[in-house]
Amino acid sequence: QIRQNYYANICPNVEGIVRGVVQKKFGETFVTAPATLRLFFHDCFVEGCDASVIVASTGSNTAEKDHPDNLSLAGDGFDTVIKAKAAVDAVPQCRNKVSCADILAMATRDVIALTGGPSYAVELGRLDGLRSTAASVNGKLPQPTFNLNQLTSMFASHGLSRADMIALSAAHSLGFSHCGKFSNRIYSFSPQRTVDPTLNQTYAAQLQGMCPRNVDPQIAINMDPVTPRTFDNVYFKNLQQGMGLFTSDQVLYSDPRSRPTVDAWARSSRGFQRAFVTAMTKLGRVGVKTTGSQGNIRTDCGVLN
Ligand code: HEM
Ligand SMILES: [Ca+2]
Repeated sequence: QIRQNYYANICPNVEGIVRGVVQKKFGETFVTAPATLRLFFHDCFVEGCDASVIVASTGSNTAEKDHPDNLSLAGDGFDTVIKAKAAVDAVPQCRNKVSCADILAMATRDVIALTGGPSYAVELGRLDGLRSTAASVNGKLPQPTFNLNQLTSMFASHGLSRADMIALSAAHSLGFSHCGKFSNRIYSFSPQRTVDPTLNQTYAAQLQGMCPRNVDPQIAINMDPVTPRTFDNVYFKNLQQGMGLFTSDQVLYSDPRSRPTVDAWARSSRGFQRAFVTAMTKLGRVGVKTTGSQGNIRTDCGVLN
């Protein structure tokens, strides 16, 4: 079981050290924020929050990060963890005492605060996982085409409620998506209609402008067209306007079972923030390893000990 202030006697200033690194990196590049937040999510949903996603492939093992669903994880998230680990390990008392999984959890908390989201006390005491395979990612991450039942059941498999899932989806208030992730909604929705009818038609035309057919697959656009650099409840206001980028975003408003929650959080930023902190805390507990046989503290976050 993980808890707040876990490192109080082991490495008392660990949270300050991590925050310093994250702040500096965020000052250099904004992508630090969405990249780190998404990395944490993809870590926790595969083998639990154990930094398995950070491990690099070797000659004999294709790691999680090289699974197709992880190839679009931005490098700045990995870099944030590697740099924070180096800063922590530069303090003799802390050297090899703080797990990569905990560093990622702290850095995630910090990027949320830096972009205007709520700050919260983060639970710590995770160990780093002992394996990382691309095969273990199969079927574990949500797809942008998912409907409400698919989303709800995947999050439920990790003990997260539908409300938690809706709150966490607001992470799409920050960051970028490649055009291919939603092109079906603007060009080939169904044999009868090219454009998804739940999509705001003005927004659909803008998306077609930014993502023409046969666009360079490298092109990425803001997921929140209104406040792309602020972690806020505008995500839910956008859904009310038909401006959710993925099917999995817009369905939260289209489906009558989740719409009341979207409406409530579009109205109340405080209500959303409270729910988000609850959900992030639950996400951070998913599949955690805390006893020696389950994991260890990696000396290099990208390499299994
Ligand atoms: C609910 C189901 C979810 C689906 C289907 C989904 C899917 C996606 C997809 C397809 C992208 C675009 C990737 C790209 O083209 O580069 C993306 C980006 C992102 N996702 Fe999610 N996601 C979900 C939930 C979450 C959650 C729970 C979080 C975090 C708590 C999250 C955080 C992010 C962030 C921050 C980005 C932007 C990354 C960047 O700019 O580098 N997502 N997501
Ligand atoms: Ca993991």
